[in-house]
Amino acid sequence: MSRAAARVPVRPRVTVLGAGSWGTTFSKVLADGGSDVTLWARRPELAKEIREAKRNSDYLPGVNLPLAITATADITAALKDAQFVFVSVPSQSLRQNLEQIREIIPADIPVISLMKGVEKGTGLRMSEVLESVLEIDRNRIAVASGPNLALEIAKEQPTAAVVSSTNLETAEAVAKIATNRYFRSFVNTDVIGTEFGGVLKNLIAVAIGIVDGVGYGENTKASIITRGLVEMTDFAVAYGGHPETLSGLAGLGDLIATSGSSLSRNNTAGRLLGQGYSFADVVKSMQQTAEGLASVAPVLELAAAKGVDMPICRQVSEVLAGTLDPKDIAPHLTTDDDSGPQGERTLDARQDHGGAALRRSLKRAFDQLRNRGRSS
Ligand SMILES: NC(=O)C1=CN([C@@H]2O[C@H](COP(=O)(O)OP(=O)(O)OC[C@H]3O[C@@H](n4cnc5c(N)ncnc54)[C@H](OP(=O)(O)O)[C@@H]3O)[C@@H](O)[C@H]2O)C=CC1
Ligand SMILES: O=C(CO)COP(=O)(O)O
Repeated sequence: MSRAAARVPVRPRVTVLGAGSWGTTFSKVLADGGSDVTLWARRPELAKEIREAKRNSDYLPGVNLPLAITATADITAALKDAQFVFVSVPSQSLRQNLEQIREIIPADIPVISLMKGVEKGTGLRMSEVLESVLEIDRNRIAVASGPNLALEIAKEQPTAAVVSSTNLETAEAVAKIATNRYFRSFVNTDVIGTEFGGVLKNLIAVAIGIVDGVGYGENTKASIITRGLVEMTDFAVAYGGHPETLSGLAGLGDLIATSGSSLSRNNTAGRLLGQGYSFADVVKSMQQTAEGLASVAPVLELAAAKGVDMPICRQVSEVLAGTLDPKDIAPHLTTDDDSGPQGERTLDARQDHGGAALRRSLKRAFDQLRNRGRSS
């Protein structure tokens, strides 16, 4: 993206697509940071409530929205004059939503994914779907991710996130408008690690929900969270992400928030499964989007393609399929006999350490220090 496009206007005009819990909360973050926000809701009655009552009682009961947010169900009007566009619809509906805006989205402005899923069938990350459907330069695209449970943020409880773009200038411009007194956006250029962190923590949070529902305690959960982080890191690194990103807000930070909170829809879905409800019943009872349920299959396909062992995600998918009794879930106990799709015997499956990726990054850091010592 050009330097001119990365400059942040004094009072930016921002459009947010998707008026669910996160799209609405993020609109508040942006408005409280000094932007004028137009929120697109697909239902006219919800747009009317947000516009006129400054409320979204379906998704954020009791929360007053800032005056700087308006809303419309007319997507063309929503996008008119936008200087930034944030997208927050369920991942599996992104492609179909983008088809209707590809001709009308203003040229040369940053487009930011707030979503945490991968597309079924293609295995694409959300930024990849944005790039391919909108046919825009990836330097215009950013993603935002972190420990961001919507309702806590809507109540202005302080937290942080990462805005990531292959172009640091884009990330910085977006982070600047996505920062206010209770929300701080950091930046990085590791889009792959940042996006996969958000996707994978959902699957680990489903696993934690399952063991919660079964009634297992803190040891089981701590083991799964710790081994889950290894699984997340090895997967992301196999696809080109940086291990450091997975130890940051978009990885460990979000894993802790999502695994520990009853506000999490993924965690809630897992808990219902652990209590014995079927996948179909859980889907029926969920009022909101639990991305992990849809992402588990594409994630396992991507893992198999790179030979990454993901015992936790595998057992989650078995519980979803009804082929594993939730009370038998103990992915951290799997032996190396069932350690991977190809039955690989890796040290990682048997030893407790930070995983292959983390070990490699420590070795790299150590080698750099040693080389520096030699040259001085
Ligand atoms: N909630 C959170 O705490 C966080 C969520 N996220 C991510 O944000 C994304 C959006 O989730 P979230 O806002 O929580 O979800 P919600 O379930 O709260 O809201 C979903 C929104 O998407 C709309 N929607 C549903 N289906 C479609 C469709 N086919 N086309 C267009 N719009 C549709 C809904 O409209 P309607 O009301 O008309 O059904 C609603 O506005 C997810 O990827 C999630 O992982 C990221 C960080 C935090
Ligand atoms: O992504 C989130 C917190 O960072 C929200 O998690 P859930 O989708 O599980 O509610």
